[in-house]
Order: sequence, then structure tokens, then C-alpha cells
Amino acid sequence: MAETREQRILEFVLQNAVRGNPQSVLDHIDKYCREKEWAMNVGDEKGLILDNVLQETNPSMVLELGTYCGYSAIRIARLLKPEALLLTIEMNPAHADVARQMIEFAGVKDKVKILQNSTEHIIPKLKAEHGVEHFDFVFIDHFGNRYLSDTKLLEECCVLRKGTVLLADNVSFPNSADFLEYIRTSGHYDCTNYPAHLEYSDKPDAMERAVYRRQR
Ligand SMILES: Cc1ncccc1-c1cc(O)c2nc[nH]c(=O)c2c1
Ligand SMILES: [Mg+2]
Repeated sequence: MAETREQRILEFVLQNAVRGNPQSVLDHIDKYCREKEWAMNVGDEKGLILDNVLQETNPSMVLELGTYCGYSAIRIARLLKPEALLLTIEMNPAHADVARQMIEFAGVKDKVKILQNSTEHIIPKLKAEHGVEHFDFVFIDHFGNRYLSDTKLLEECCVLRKGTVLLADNVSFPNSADFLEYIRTSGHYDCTNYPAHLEYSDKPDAMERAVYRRQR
């Protein structure tokens, strides 16, 4: 029996899913987390919202804040066009290690780069050290109490452009209230709310799309 929940999820996938098939990996993570142990993957219901907003955007450069086990990274990578890339930031080394193996097993590792450190440490280095000009799409799913500070940091580091789409998970929880207030009242974003449910649960949750207006 693997020690951590994240390792047990990975083990279930490695033993049951089809290698190289991203949908099979997503389905098996959802199955394990619905039937055996709950975990904070964006899940199938909110995952469909992510799929739709991502496909409407058709991005070349994507940033994810919060990799966890790699579920949403695989979800995003499976829909990217050939030259497109996903950078995903994970501060927890054990989670990053599980995600690396999950992403490799799913067959999407050529489209995904995992950066293991805190967001506030990495975001200021994205241009100089990772060759980033701008992101077309940002999926925010790390810690609600960091959503606002990291959004402002992305603005200050000039990695957003007019039309960049931010999509945030878990905006129904109080710890991202300051972020919601800012994107809805700052005048720099056009916002859309997507009511849904917490992954693998019937508790209410929501996602918010925020399209950056300001010229960079
Ligand atoms: C863990 C948890 N318990 C009860 C209610 C919600 C959550 C929860 C759900 C998520 O989708 C999360 N996504 C990213 N980061 C989180 O910390 C997080 C926490
Ligand atoms: Mg989440």
C-alpha cells in the first residue's frame, strides 16, 4: 500500500489505465477519487468547463498554478494544438513527482513543463529563464488565498496580454473572495461565472473566467 493518497492514485492509474491514453488516465483518476479516496483534482464536471473555455481560447502558451497530481495538466495538454505548450507550477515536491509520472504515463510529457517551486518565486523568472513572452490562457487552481497576489504578480511581470483568459477553480470558497472582488471591480477584466459542484461531491462550487482587457 503506497504511503500517500497521491501515490495511491498514481498506483491505481499505472495498474489500470491505458498507457499513452490521456482520457483513460483522467477516467481512472476520477474513478479512484469518486469511489475510493476523495482528492482535489478539478474533476469531470468542472473539467468539462475547463475543456470548453480552453478550446474557445485555442492557446499557444498556457500557464497552470497548482499541478497537484497532474489531472488538469493532462486535461489541458490533451487539447493543445501541436506547437502549444503548458507550464505548470507546483510548490509541493511530492505532488510534483507524482504529477511527472502521471503526465509521462498519459503520453503528454512533450507538451508539459513542470516547474517545482512557489508561484511567487517562479512567476518573476518566467520571461528571463523560461522564454515566456505572454500567456494566452492561465488556469488558477493552487491556493485561494494566493489567487489575488499571483494575478497581480502576473500583471506586474507583463506575461498577460490583451485577451489573455484566466480561469480560476474554487471561486465559491471564501479564501478567494478578494480575488473575485478585484477581477470583477478593477476594470481590467471581463468576468463570467460558471456555477458547478466541488469535485466528486454535490457541494456547490464555481469557476470564474476573467479576460484581461489592459493593453500590455
Ligand atoms: C481540499 C478541499 N476541501 C474542501 C473543499 C475544497 C477543497 C479544495 C478543492 C479544490 O478543488 C482545491 N483546488 C486547489 N487547491 C486547493 O487547496 C483545493 C481545495
Ligand atoms: Mg481546485
